[in-house]
Amino acid sequence: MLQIDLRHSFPDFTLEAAFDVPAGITALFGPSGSGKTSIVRAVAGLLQCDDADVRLGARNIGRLRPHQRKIGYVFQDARLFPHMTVLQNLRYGGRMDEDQVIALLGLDDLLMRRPAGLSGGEAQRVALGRALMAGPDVMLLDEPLSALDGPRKADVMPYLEALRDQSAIPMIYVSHDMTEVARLAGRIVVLDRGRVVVQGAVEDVLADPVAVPYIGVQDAGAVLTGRVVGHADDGLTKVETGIGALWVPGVAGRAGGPLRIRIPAQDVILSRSKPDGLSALNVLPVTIAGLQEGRGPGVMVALEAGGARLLARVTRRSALSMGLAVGQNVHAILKATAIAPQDVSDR
Ligand SMILES: Nc1ncnc2c1ncn2[C@@H]1O[C@H](COP(=O)(O)OP(=O)(O)OP(=O)(O)O)[C@@H](O)[C@H]1O
Repeated sequence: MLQIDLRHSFPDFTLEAAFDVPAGITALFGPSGSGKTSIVRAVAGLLQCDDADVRLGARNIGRLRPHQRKIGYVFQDARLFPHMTVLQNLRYGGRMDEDQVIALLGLDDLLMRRPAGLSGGEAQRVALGRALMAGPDVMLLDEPLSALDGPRKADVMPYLEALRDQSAIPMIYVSHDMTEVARLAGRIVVLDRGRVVVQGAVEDVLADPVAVPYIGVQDAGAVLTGRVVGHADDGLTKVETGIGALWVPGVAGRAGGPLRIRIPAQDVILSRSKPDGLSALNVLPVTIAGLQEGRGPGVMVALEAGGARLLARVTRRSALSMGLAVGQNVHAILKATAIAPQDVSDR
């Protein structure tokens, strides 16, 4: 467990942030200039804070020099040495678990190549491998996918999921992209103007209407976890989640296996009565657990069933005309085709 407590004043900005990073991925999320990179640099020892308490177990590493901290740092760009092969780049990082790192990141076929011949996604996998070869106690991933286009991101994502699932070290993952956060992170720390405004398990924070103003209405949406029931011949997959059975598009996951699905709040429609003759396949009976008005015309509605939560974004006008209130039973409606493939993960 990494425990972070930082205070630092720049001329026009004050950072004051405390949060814990257990084993697994903790996302740092927040608008531009909220202090994400400053935190990562402080943990790495590249920013000397006015006050830094960075505990790794019983050790306070907050005053150590960067190279004494055993931290792996991966940036937006891979920063590989161009004159070295992939294998030489990896070995520059260290010699820890070479075969394991190569297998984990699928680097076998790339070892004799030079960085100039790699795709952006391959280069980032090598950068991750190089950081891991040093046997770090902590990994800092500062927007490692943000320079990649959609298909390249999708290529690298399974390797990050494998790293998360097979490694027991705490990892801080900076991202602006809620799809990445929902797929990869177990915990999320939301920053605003240098302070932590919300933190907790991803499932809890993303389903909490109070967090929406900080996350942004476009990015708001709950994460559901479930088990694959089976795949239908027409290309749909049935998933049993706490909130009910859902149909999702594509042949996602394996029967009996886990599935994690992000459901953007703006894709969920509400109905007071059970709709009839509707094309949408997913109609879930739920109870309204909370209502949160935004600054604009929208209302965020927290929905609950079977211990799981969903968020729906409706207009204030609809909320008023439907008489929506906490405790009311309604139906949440979700088109199967509204669930984007990148929002579904089988881990
Ligand atoms: N060396 C510095 N000197 C003065 N101000 C700084 C310095 N480094 C960062 N800041 C200020 O601290 C604030 C937070 O910057 P930081 O880069 O940590 O934010 P961020 O959340 O990572 O932003 P982005 O998402 O755009 O990368 C900004 O207002 C920035 O101007």
